Amino acid sequence: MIYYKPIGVIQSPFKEPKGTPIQPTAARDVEGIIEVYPDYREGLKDIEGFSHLILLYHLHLVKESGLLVKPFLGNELHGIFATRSPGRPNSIGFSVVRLINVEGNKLCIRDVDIIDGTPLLDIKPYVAEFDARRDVKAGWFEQNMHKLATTRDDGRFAK
Ligand SMILES: C[S@@+](CC[C@H](N)C(=O)[O-])C[C@H]1O[C@@H](n2cnc3c(N)ncnc32)[C@H](O)[C@@H]1O
Repeated sequence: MIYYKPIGVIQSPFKEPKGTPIQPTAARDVEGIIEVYPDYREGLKDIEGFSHLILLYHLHLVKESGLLVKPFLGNELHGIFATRSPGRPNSIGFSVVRLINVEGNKLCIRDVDIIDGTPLLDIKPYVAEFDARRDVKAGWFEQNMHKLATTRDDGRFAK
């Protein structure tokens, strides 16, 4: 087994999965706070120079849902690893958010699709030269992307 210790906690206006936007790009301007625990504060040095952060977090309110899932954006079953559904063998969430400001151990962020109280596992700076790609294929999402802005978590993966 592998154990991770949270480095902080994410505060957000969303108190439960149901009703939450399903990706940061559908949660434009939704503001949250990352509270980094004091033991990790030194690790924030120079973070204010980045406009976007990659957050890795524990989806603590999901139940595991098997290897085939019907995702929020589709009506058919897909392999869990071909989706971004929260109910996964390892409940790891990934969001690219905007960094607004840093005050001590608190980071103000926007575009939050994360539930209040979510344990934060890691922060990495988003660097376009490393992380952005051209000529991207988006698989089964391509036919369903038009639903992104209006689709919300309906609670199907929640405990
Ligand atoms: C489709 S998942 C994708 C999350 C992330 N952007 C990703 O790609 O891994 C988005 C949903 O996860 C749910 N969620 C966020 N934080 C959660 C948590 N701590 N426990 C359970 N569900 C959570 C929210 O309801 C949100 O609508």
